[in-house]
Amino acid sequence: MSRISCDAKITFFERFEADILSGAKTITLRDESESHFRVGDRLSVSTFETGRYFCDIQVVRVEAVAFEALNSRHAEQENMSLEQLKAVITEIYGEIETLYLIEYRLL
Ligand SMILES: CC(=O)Nc1ccn([C@@H]2O[C@H](CO)[C@@H](O)[C@H]2O)c(=O)n1
Repeated sequence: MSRISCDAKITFFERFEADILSGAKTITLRDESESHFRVGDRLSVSTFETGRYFCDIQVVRVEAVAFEALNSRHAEQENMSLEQLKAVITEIYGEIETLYLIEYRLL
């Protein structure tokens, strides 16, 4: 647990926990319902499946990105290939035009 309290919470699918904790995954791409995070926000992170807390992160960048504009740099920051990343997003959100990139650092 961080010594400084968090502003809010965010969840991730359990299968990404190891990549987040190792620093291999440094961004997440969300839909409009999760576009409200602001640079500097400290977020308590737990699993979507069971709500188990696993770390705190701090938001370092938030920006809109079109699905069509996703590139290999985004994929690298997700620790995936671009094909995998697009498939994951489509699996989670269906057809989506605008995503919100949230870059974070581990606290
Ligand atoms: C659990 C929950 O509420 N929602 C989401 C939504 C997205 N993601 C991850 O963000 C990236 C692009 O969408 C990929 O790595 C996704 O798996 C996630 O882990 N959890």
